[in-house]
Amino acid sequence: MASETVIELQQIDVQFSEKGQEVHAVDHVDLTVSRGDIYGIVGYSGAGKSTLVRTINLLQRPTGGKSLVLGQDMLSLNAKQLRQERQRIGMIFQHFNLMNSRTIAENVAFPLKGHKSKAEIKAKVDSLLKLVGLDERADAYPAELSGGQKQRVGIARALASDPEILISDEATSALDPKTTSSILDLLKHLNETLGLTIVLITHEMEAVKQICNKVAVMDAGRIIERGDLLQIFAQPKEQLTKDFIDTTIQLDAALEAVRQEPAVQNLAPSDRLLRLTYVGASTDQPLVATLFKDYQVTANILFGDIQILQGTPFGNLIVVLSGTSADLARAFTYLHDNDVTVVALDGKEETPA
Ligand SMILES: Nc1ncnc2c1ncn2[C@@H]1O[C@H](COP(=O)(O)OP(=O)(O)OP(=O)(O)O)[C@@H](O)[C@H]1O
Repeated sequence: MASETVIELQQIDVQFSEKGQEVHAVDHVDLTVSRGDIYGIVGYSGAGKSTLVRTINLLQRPTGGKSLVLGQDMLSLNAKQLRQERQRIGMIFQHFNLMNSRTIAENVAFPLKGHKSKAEIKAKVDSLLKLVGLDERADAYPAELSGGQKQRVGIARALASDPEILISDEATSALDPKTTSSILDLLKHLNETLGLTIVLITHEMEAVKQICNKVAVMDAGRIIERGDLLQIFAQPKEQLTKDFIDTTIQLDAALEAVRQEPAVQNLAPSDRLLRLTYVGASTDQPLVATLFKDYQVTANILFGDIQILQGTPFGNLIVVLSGTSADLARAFTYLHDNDVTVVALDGKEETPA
């Protein structure tokens, strides 16, 4: 069944003019998000992520292009229609944006005012606070809550109007890793139970890895690479994408340690120091055993990291492969045929297949 498109940005362009300087914050970006996606947009600060997603609900009007959301051409709406349409698009922020002089329940109730009776509002707020695990704290004030709890309030408030889309703008950036992980789990739970489509902006690939099924990498106002999470992790093409993925593996630190090991310091001329990366099915195959059994190539594993992405293993190994050059060549073909990406770490010119 074809997936339903809920957001379609076409050739979105945003230029700012500040102190006589032109800033091209978003440069002709296309983006398609399907219902049920958790679509991660990752990039360094200033890449244009916030500006881009704010053109979805027109918090930022683009200087060019089209924003089609839930079947509406957002730029064609009048003010009243736009207010209504924005009810279908919730948003959460890095700094929570809560009203400090109001209780948690009052914060969550705020978007409902004027739309429902008092009793309906209370029932809705109770169920939202329960959904985010804060039913015990309805009468507390934001200052009494931890950062993670404040973000849960932000999420409950964003869900008050039963949106179909939630935009998360660096919502976990101010939180410690454990709290970040629990908020991401909550977003995933909402995606699964409510069918909520989520657009998640972050500078942390770790967050994308935890819950997204799609990812786009942004740099200097453009999307430089995009695709299914597994596909991007298995075969990133752009260096920036590779750098972001490596932050989730801490490969640099591993490589530095590995380079001190005797096995690496005393490499035989035909030995190869390599990084092997594989996703999914390849992991099930006893790679190392096959290399030895079928190709007489021994693999000395110096570092191994296997993570689970969307229920699928994603493995990275740093290995020394030893064998005759003919056997190594055949082994490289075998690895290539099994979708194992091989990258030379020994600086040898001859790059394996
Ligand atoms: N209202 C504005 N006026 C002028 N320039 C702006 C405005 N908003 C954003 N910019 C500029 O546009 C560029 C993209 O900013 P944007 O906030 O979208 O990036 P980002 O990837 O979301 O980064 P961050 O995580 O730091 O917000 C930056 O150079 C920024 O300084």
